[in-house]
Amino acid sequence: MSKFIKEIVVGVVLVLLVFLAYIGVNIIPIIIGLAMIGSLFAVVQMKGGITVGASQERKRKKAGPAKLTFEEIGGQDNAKQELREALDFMVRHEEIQKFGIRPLKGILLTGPPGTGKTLMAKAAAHYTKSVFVAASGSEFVEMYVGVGAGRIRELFKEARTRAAQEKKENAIIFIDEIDVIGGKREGGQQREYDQTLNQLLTEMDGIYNSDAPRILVIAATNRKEMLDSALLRPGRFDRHIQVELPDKKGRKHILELHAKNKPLNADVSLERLAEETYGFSGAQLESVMNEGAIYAMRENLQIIDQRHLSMGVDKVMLGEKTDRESTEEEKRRVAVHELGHAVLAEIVSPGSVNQVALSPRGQALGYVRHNPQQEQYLYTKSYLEGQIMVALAGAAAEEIYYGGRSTGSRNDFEQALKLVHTMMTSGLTRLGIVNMDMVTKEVLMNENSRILDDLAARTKSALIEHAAVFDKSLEILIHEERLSGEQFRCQFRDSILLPA
Ligand SMILES: Nc1ncnc2c1ncn2[C@@H]1O[C@H](COP(=O)(O)OP(=O)(O)OP(=O)(O)O)[C@@H](O)[C@H]1O
Ligand SMILES: [Zn+2]
Repeated sequence: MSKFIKEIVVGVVLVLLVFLAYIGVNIIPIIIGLAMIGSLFAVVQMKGGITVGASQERKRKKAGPAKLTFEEIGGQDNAKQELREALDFMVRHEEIQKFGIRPLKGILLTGPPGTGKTLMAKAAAHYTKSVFVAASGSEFVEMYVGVGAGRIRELFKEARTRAAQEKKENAIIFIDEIDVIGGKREGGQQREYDQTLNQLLTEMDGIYNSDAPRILVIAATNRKEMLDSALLRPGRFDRHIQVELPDKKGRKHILELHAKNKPLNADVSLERLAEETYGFSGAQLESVMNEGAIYAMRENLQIIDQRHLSMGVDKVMLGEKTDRESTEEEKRRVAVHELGHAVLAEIVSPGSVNQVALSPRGQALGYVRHNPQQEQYLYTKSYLEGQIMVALAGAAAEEIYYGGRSTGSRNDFEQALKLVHTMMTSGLTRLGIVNMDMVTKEVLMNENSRILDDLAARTKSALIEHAAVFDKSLEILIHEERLSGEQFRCQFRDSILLPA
């Protein structure tokens, strides 16, 4: 219940009681009754409190002891470097004071989930010899008014007492998912969290009013644009560090770290595994190693092979294999959809398809695996257009063969829209170099649909042009449930030799 409604209810009840007493009604039994109802509410609230407590407990466990060094974090070289530099402000506090530099109070780590933001905060605590206190914004959800603010006060208190107990000069408070309490204040539900956010700002403003310990707040979010500007002002979270998805070198490093305690076959190549896991986060890479080990154990082996790790990649990418057999009709449709992607991929970048498979796993009933590509940091317009066409090709093939689409293309469309967005923000569309804030939604929407309509049409004609390859591959795929890149390219070569 919101605070406002509570206050109204209490007010109305009080007025009613006074009125009843005034007209001579005995209000004592009513008061006793109300007190009983009140205590019942309190019990229910306590229960809420207990669950919140339990989730805090869980988070704490996840946070674990703060004995983690920067060396135990894979990749992230830039982020680690920037963080260390920022932390030097805490370590070299005497010099900082001499120069009259404002001490650092808050660091904001931003980046996708599972990229190691929590690990960074823990390593920061180790680096600065700080006590480490952690909380997550999600703990503050569903909290009753005032409880969130109290929890913030508690966090700072805990940091101070623990620093005193452990005789440490520094303390780091880590708040994950800060966007939950620090979201933009635009009325509505957000108001509920106001007190929590205000309390955090007050505590941060007062950090240097008391002597010891020096407190640094590290917050993490994957939605920086959602944060209230009050949080980002100088003297608050004014140092921002971007934690990115790891590149190939970073992925290899992370895989190596998580392979340390695992019996890997000597011929396992983590280099190759790093190539296969483009776009994976650190957390996903950890899962790949773990799942690979589970597959090896299931086969009663003593050692983990490359094959197990590849299965781990599939599992993390697509979810667990299900036993549910798909119907013939479903299978055909999925085959058509996936072949659409594969044919287009082979057209826009020959040699890129590694395998097409039908596999009743999780949500995706089939998939196309691509050969590792040279990782690119700069994209050309035609490359992006090609990728959009590959994404659209699943639905396009369904349209050609069935006259309509299924629900299986949602991710594909999201992917296509993301790529169009990249084109727009990079000035690769007809709009030229645009300030996205200055252009009206309508103009953007129009350009968006123009690009997508155009590329969808090109995708369809490319598929129709390669109908012979498509049909032959489709029969093999449905029969074998699998089509290797080599088999697939054979169809392409044949179609050139024997034009239909
Ligand atoms: N760079 C990395 N090096 C080694 N392990 C990593 C790395 N990134 C993530 N991991 C693994 O993933 C797990 C989750 O990472 P962590 O909790 O730090 O991510 P996060 O960015 O805080 O995620 P979230 O935003 O979901 O809280 C870690 O415990 C670790 O096993
Ligand atoms: Zn698809």
